Amino acid sequence: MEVPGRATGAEAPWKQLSAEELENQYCPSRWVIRRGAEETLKMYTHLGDKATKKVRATRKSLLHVPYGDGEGEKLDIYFPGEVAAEGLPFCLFLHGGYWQSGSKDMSAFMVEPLTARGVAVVVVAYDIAPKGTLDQMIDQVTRSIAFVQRKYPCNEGLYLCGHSAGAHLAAMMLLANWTKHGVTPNLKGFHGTAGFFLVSGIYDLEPIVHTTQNAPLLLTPEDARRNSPQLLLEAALARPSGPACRVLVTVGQHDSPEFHRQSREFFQTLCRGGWDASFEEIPDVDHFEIIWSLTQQDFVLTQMILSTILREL
Ligand SMILES: N[C@@H](CC(=O)c1ccccc1NC=O)C(=O)O
Repeated sequence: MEVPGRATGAEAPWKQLSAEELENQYCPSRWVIRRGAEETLKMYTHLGDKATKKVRATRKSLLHVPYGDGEGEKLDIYFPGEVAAEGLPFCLFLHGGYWQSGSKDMSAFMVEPLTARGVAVVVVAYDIAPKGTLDQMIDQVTRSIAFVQRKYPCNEGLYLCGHSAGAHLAAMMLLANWTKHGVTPNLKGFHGTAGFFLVSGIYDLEPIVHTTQNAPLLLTPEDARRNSPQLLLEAALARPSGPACRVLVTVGQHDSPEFHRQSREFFQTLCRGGWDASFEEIPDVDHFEIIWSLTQQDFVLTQMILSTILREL
């Protein structure tokens, strides 16, 4: 199938935007529709806190489990039943916040509906900026996945879900070199049982370098290129790819046009690379509602995630 995309070498569309418009496009809270920007950000924190407190009180969990020696290298594991069983599908969640805000302690959004259907959920912490650099965050996420695979070798598949900056970190895992970690996570779908859920993500970091979001990140254009899954996947197209697993790329209807463009282009590049990718624009939600609605069993994205995981068992 011929997948349309931008011709290689054509100028990236964001380069035609004014500094002010670029800032606007990459500030998700400016695109919310049902409430003000500040109220939305407050509500996001509040709902994340509330969901996390609730599942910590009601679900069997292992909290603050170290996956490395660093102070920030911890993860929380939530189980469907009474015991810390291991023959389960595990969904790892990477929170957003432009690599400079958010934490695992306010990000257990999807835990209740997934554990209710027999899926274990792991919420991963990583060192946000300015403490961590992007390269360190990517290394931490890689090690957290290797850790879960090692701890639960009989898992029924590892699924990776990330939101916004977390979707970027998740997408980088499509390109991870697992051999140096001494373990192959069940992400590659040995049994056809694994996949990626990328929610309102950023896949080309170069535009970020030119916005105020870069102040704590201090990304150079070279850092941005080295850590952009969009560019890395385009470069990998020339090489034979390994076994491809499923990747669901989603964006909220009310995400900014640049977020839409990034998701669509990443999806197209995945298709060209032979990945089993699909693209869904989730109706009637903004950048924040798309993730806090995952607390609801009947939300369309919760249903897509559950049906992907459960259908393949
Ligand atoms: N300062 C940003 C916040 C933001 O981008 C954000 C906040 C929470 C979760 C994800 C976010 N975006 C990407 O990682 C804004 O005002 O939209």
